[in-house]
Parts: sequence; C-alpha cells; structure tokens
Amino acid sequence: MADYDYDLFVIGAGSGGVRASRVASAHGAKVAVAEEYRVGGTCVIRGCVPKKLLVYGAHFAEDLMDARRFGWDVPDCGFDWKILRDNVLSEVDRLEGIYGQTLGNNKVEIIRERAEIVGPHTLRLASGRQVTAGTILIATGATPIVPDCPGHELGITSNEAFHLESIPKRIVIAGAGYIANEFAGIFHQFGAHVTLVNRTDVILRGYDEQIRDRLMQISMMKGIDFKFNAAFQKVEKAEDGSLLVHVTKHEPIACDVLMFATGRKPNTDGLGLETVGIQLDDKGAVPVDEDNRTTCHHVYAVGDVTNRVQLTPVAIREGQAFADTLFGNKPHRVDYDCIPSAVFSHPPIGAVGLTESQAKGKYGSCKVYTSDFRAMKNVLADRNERALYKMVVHPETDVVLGIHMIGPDAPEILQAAAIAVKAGLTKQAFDDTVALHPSMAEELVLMK
Ligand SMILES: Cc1cc2nc3c(=O)[nH]c(=O)nc-3n(C[C@H](O)[C@H](O)[C@H](O)COP(=O)(O)OP(=O)(O)OC[C@H]3O[C@@H](n4cnc5c(N)ncnc54)[C@H](O)[C@@H]3O)c2cc1C
Ligand SMILES: NC(=O)c1ccc[n+]([C@@H]2O[C@H](COP(=O)([O-])OP(=O)(O)OC[C@H]3O[C@@H](n4cnc5c(N)ncnc54)[C@H](O)[C@@H]3O)[C@@H](O)[C@H]2O)c1
Repeated sequence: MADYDYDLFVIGAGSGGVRASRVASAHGAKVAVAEEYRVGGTCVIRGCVPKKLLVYGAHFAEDLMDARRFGWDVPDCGFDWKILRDNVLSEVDRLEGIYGQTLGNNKVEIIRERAEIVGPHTLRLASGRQVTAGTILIATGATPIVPDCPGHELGITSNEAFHLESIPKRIVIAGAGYIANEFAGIFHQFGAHVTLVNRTDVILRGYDEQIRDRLMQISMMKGIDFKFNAAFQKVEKAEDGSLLVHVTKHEPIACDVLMFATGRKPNTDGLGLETVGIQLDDKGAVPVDEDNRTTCHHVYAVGDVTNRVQLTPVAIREGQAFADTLFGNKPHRVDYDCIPSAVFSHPPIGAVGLTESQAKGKYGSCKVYTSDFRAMKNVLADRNERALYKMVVHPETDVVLGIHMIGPDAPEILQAAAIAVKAGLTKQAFDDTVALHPSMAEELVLMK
C-alpha cells in the first residue's frame, strides 16, 4: 500500500466532517481535518445553534406579555440586543472549544487552514504546505446564494445577522424558505418591522399547504409584510444610510437592513475537484453514490456539499456511515425516508413524511385527519393564535404516511411522533394510545 501522510484527510470541520473524522480515527485511521474558518461549521458557528438561541430570546417578547394574564406583575420591559448577541456568541465560542477538544481527544489532527486538492492524493494548505492522504472526504458545506442585482453587496446574509450592531427598525428579508421565516419571527419579536420578499407566491416549498397558509396568516396577523412574485431589480443606498429595495410588481421598499435568505449553494469554488475528475451537477453539488463515493474512487463527500438534504442530523449520519463503512468494517447507508424537519418560526412547524398533496400524487387519494385548536395557554393569554395538526393516512392500509404540525413546541412534539411514522404505525395505533392530558400532544391520538 502507498505511504501517505494520512489515511483520511477531511476538508471542512462542520457537522459531517467532524463526525467522519472522529469516528474514522476511533476505528484506527490516521486522520487530519482542515478548517478554514471555525471548528463546528455552519450549524454550531452560524446556523442551527445561534439561530435557536435567538429564537428562544425572541420568544420572551410574547412570554412576558402573556405572563400578565397569568397574574405576573411584569413592568414594561426593554430588550438589549447586545447582551443577547454577546451571550450567544460566547456560547458559540464555548461549543467551538468543545468540538476542538473532542477531535483532539480522538487523536484527529486539526489543521486550521483552507485546503485544496492539487493531485489525486495530494492537498495544498493555505500556508503552501502539501500533504498526502489515502482517502479524501469533502465536507465543505454550503454558502449563501445572493441574487445578482445591482447593489446586492449592500445586503447581508444569515452569516452577518448574528453580529449586527443593533436591531434594525425596518428589515427586508429576501426569500421565503427556512431562514427567511425563522429570521422574520426573530426580528419581528425584537421590534423590527419585517417585510418578506419572495420571487414566487409560495412560502416554505415542500411543507404541507395548510400548514404554510397557517404560518402566513399568523405572521401577517402579527404584522409581518409579505411581497410576492417580486424579483430583485436593484438596491440603492440613501444619504442617511438607509436602503431602497426595488423589486418587480411592487413599490420600492425602504429599510435599514436587507438580508438575503435565498438558498445556499454547495461550497466547491477553488477546491480543485477537476484535478480528480469530479464534475459538479447542475446545482453545483458534488455527485456521490449511496456510499458517499464520488466519481473518483478514493474521494468521498458528505453533507450540504452534496445537496441531498441540507440538515445537520443528515450530514452527521452521512459522516458516520462513511467512516463506519470505510474504516470500521461496519458498512451501512443513510436511510433518507421519513426525515423529520422543523421550521423555528413563530409559531414553529414540525413535519415528517408525505404531505397531503404528495400522498395524493403517490397513492391517488389519502385520508386526512386534522386538529385545529387554540392551545390552552394561548386561550388564557388571550392570544388569538390557533395550532393545526394534520395526519395523512394511507387510503387502504391505515398506515400514517405523514404528520404536519404548526403550534407551540411543534418540533419537540413531532420528534417523538416521527418515530411512529418511521416505524410504519397505523392511525389505529395512535387511537389505541391513551391521551396524556392536558397537553397539546394529546391531539395526535384524538384526531377524528
Ligand atoms: C442560518 C442557518 C440555520 C440553520 N438551522 C438549521 C436547523 O435548525 N436544523 C438543521 O438541521 N439544519 C440547520 N441548518 C443547516 C445546517 O447548518 C447544515 O445542513 C449543516 O451545517 C451541514 O453540515 P456540513 O458538514 O455539510 O457543512 P458545514 O457545517 O457548513 O461545514 C463545512 C465546513 O467546511 C469549511 N470549509 C469549506 N471549504 C473549506 C476548505 N477548502 N478548506 C477548509 N475548510 C473548508 C467551512 O468553513 C465549514 O466550517 C441551518 C443553516 C443555516 C445557514
Ligand atoms: N430549521 C432548519 O432545519 C433549517 C433552518 C435554516 C436553514 N436550513 C437549511 O438551510 C437551507 C438554506 O435555507 P434557505 O432558507 O436559504 O433556503 P430555502 O431553499 O429554504 O429557501 C430559499 C427561498 O428563497 C427564495 N428565492 C430564491 N431566489 C430568490 C430571489 N432571487 N429573490 C427572491 N427570493 C428568492 C425561494 O423561493 C425560497 O423561498 C435550507 O434548505 C435548509 O435545508 C434548515
């Protein structure tokens, strides 16, 4: 066997890369991981984790208001963004340290530099040093897409949102997907006027239509504006520093911050993939087979760079399967069926399995059970916000094909229900389960 510096060289210490490195090393491989920014990757540094902490922070705006209806004498409260921002950023620093420690404890060498492929088994680091590896894993994640219109450089992306100096009075968010809806809720609760601008009239494509409609209705009721079928034309900066966003079919929108949340593209620029004969697909992703192998037999890829499912738990599973299969003599593959997902909007959404329209497309018809209710807490708080749970059931077998929920704590409730859907349980199995009362989750076993 050829003599390389490392058995495995991983490019990118994010969700997928960290898991793959640590597991491969535990299986006995000599492993190095290169990271050009910060160990932990998108999820830990500027994605799921700081986002969720902001969601918690934002929720206090409503909780403090509701508390008065529960008898608490809550004086008028102010909100200090810099305190929350800095606390969140120090939590991110702490987690980054833990990720580094875990890699170190597992004898993974961390190389805090950018890496590029320059030969079949050779990588060049930013410092100019070259290293060789028997196997290379590309785990470089994805990066925000910014529409190419004049003035686009005046906008920010989610990367910068965590570092703002202040909460803008008016923010325009481009896009209507995960990031747009999550940050719309966050900024709205912190007191900004939020306008969501989308090129189509559909928010959260892929989620159940009724659930999406409910989020839009509640968001509008809270005061979030939506501008649909609006393509970006140009962005201008006024003398007072504010921005004027020109879009098709609508009047120009004045704002203090423009944030692009218009999707993320795989991170492959300048990686040297052509050196190993890898051709990107039409979305710029690295094509891989079921074992995460690229067209080059010793080069593999996991996570967002492959553009399969851009979620942290999926990148982690892909990294685990890659390392177990290649270095642990325990071959297995990721099962992409019934992956639960959530949108941490206000209120949040949780979903697993087929939507009603997907089930109809697949089986011709389906049975649908819904529960449209106001959570007990919202009733007492006089908050006119209804939750909606929806169960999609196979027309003949009674098997639950999908569950879709919007309402307080929906993602927390959905994770447990996803086990039942993944296990192929029937609606009858839900009905046979005694309700846990009083809870919101009990609606899942009481649907008629
Ligand atoms: C704002 C936001 C919120 C999100 N919220 C959620 C959520 O709530 N739940 C969820 O499941 N998912 C969420 N995601 C998605 C999730 O973060 C990603 O799916 C996940 O991080 C992908 O992991 P990865 O390992 O593929 O890539 P990443 O975690 O992005 O890691 C890739 C790493 O590679 C590094 N890198 C790139 N090129 C090089 C190079 N040439 N040399 C060295 N290093 C390099 C990068 O700096 C980065 O650290 C969110 C994403 C964003 C942006
Ligand atoms: N809760 C979570 O799990 C979570 C949270 C955030 C991000 N993520 C992951 O990160 C990925 C990226 O998130 P995202 O919200 O950027 O992408 P997305 O694909 O969810 O949404 C992109 C949105 O931008 C719109 N759009 C695209 N180009 C546009 C343009 N030129 N002008 C106006 N609108 C435009 C699209 O119509 C769509 O609504 C997601 O696909 C998801 O997998 C997950």
